[in-house]
Amino acid sequence: MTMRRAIGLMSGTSLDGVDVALIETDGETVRVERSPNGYLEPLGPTGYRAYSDDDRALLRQALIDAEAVTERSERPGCLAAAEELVTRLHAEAVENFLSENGLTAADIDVIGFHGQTVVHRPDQKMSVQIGDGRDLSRRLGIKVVSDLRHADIEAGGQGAPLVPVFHRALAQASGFTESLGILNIGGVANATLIARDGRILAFDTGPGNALIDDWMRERTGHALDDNGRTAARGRPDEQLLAWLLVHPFFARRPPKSLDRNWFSHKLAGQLSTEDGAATLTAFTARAVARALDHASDPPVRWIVAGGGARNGELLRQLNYHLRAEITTADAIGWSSAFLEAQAFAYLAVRSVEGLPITFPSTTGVREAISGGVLARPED
Ligand SMILES: Nc1ncnc2c1ncn2[C@@H]1O[C@H](COP(=O)(O)OP(=O)(O)OP(=O)(O)O)[C@@H](O)[C@H]1O
Ligand SMILES: CC(=O)N[C@H]1[C@@H]2OC[C@@H](O2)[C@@H](O)[C@@H]1O[C@H](C)C(=O)O
Repeated sequence: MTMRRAIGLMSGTSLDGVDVALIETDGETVRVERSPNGYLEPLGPTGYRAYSDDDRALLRQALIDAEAVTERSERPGCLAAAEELVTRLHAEAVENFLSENGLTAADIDVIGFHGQTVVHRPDQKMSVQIGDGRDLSRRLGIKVVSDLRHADIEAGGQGAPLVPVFHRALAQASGFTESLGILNIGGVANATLIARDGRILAFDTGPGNALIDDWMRERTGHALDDNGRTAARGRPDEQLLAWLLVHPFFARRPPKSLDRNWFSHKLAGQLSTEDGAATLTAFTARAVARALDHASDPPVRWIVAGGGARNGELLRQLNYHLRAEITTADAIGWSSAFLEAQAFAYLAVRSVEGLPITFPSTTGVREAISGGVLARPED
């Protein structure tokens, strides 16, 4: 199969900005290069377009207004305006990325466009990512694959997580042979478990950084708990933690996925800022540890990616609870920050090639299926 140059675009549940990454892939293998520390990493530049406070405020409102959505094409309240913003900012992000890297539209075969999740209710067969793939394709003059969760949801899957097939490709390219866990800690956290026989099991483990961010914003006005410093000064409320962890989500057998809004930082209610941060950080770590309940071949090594990999206190707790070697993605030459954007580039090429992107063991879909909607500039 032909190697293609693909750009992936991700705007995650943390609402921080648009991640951009270029990779070369034929939809099976990913072109990699050897990093200075000896590991193999995907080849290709990355870029980022941060949201302004006003952008973020509109997106936050969109999450609230989206609660009224009963049919996936509906755009109540500010959703239409938010969708226009998402498309425009992604177009700007790609334009800047191309010019920063001396590339033109003609250099890119396809873009994988995740959009912004505003509704995720797999039980109601609904997952909505705002962002108009056709408009993005016209603006940029590049083919765009969007709506990558819909086919899976329609076929009875969870519609998430989508990145495991990319995790597996990277693990293979990097030559890992032992049982491996790949943990992405974004707003929500998701894990891909790769057994020694190559079988994968993937699911959302629970909250990632979202509750910690919301807590910090409310208590201190800061967007995040930098390196987990506030949490490190507090003491987790064990009683509250025990109560949080009896939520049926954690006992449910995977595959399973979580909506950002299923848990709230308000659960930490009356605690001090430090103890609340410590409790919510411990909640994320112990929810991840529950993943081991479902592992047939428990990972001997975990690779941690996503913004949570920059939270030292969270990593310390994961180290304690997972009882395995914990490495950040950056430490092995993968990109903690851009792994998801790279994954959407990979998924776009798989979609164009008609290759499956979701599997019974990653989303619970009955059989492996492809997905995504292709838009061409001339459409
Ligand atoms: N220095 C840091 N210290 C602590 N936490 C950090 C730091 N840097 C980033 N984070 C956390 O990482 C988050 C961003 O992570 P990331 O970009 O992986 O999320 P996302 O892609 O939006 O989410 P998702 O994977 O759920 O779609 C921030 O909101 C913050 O909570
Ligand atoms: C519905 C939705 O957008 N889910 C996100 C979210 O953020 C992390 C986790 O929850 C994961 O399931 C998913 O994103 C990644 C990219 C995925 O689908 O693999």
